[in-house]
Amino acid sequence: MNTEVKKSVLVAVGVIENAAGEIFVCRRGESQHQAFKWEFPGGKVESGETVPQALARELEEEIGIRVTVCEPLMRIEHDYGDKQVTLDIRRVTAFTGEPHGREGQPSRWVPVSELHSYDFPAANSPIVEKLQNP
Ligand SMILES: Nc1nc2c([nH]c(=O)n2[C@@H]2O[C@H](COP(=O)(O)OP(=O)(O)OP(=O)(O)O)[C@@H](O)[C@H]2O)c(=O)[nH]1
Ligand SMILES: [Mg+2]
Repeated sequence: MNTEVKKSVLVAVGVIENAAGEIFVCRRGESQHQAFKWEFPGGKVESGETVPQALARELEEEIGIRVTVCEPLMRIEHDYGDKQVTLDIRRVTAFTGEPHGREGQPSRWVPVSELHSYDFPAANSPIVEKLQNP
């Protein structure tokens, strides 16, 4: 029997909205977990950081924006088998700067109604569901 307790990685994830009601998505790189899937930008919460702090740092690093207002949307636990994650998803409704893939990753604004046609990691299904059926 495997009695090992798997350790979950806490991830801060941003659902970034513009005035037109579109959401900003990026494509993950070939060397990353869940390679080539589309994602909402974000990343691992480091020790000593709160989720909003981690989100602000990741969004500045990855897409070059400064978060002004964010609010909790949902929390998702998911076990990929090779990795267990806890996604803490925040809606980012105010920010400065124009989001762009600072690390060379493909990125775009997508209308909420088209999100379901993007290939997201399995953990993201409830996010897309919630955004499309608020
Ligand atoms: N950023 C982000 N990560 C997600 C999403 N959905 C999802 O399952 N994840 C998972 O969350 C985990 C951590 O995210 P990450 O790889 O962006 O972390 P990071 O920016 O710190 O990356 P790094 O490890 O390259 O430094 C990955 O295993 C990734 O597969 C999502 O929508 N956005
Ligand atoms: Mg990341």
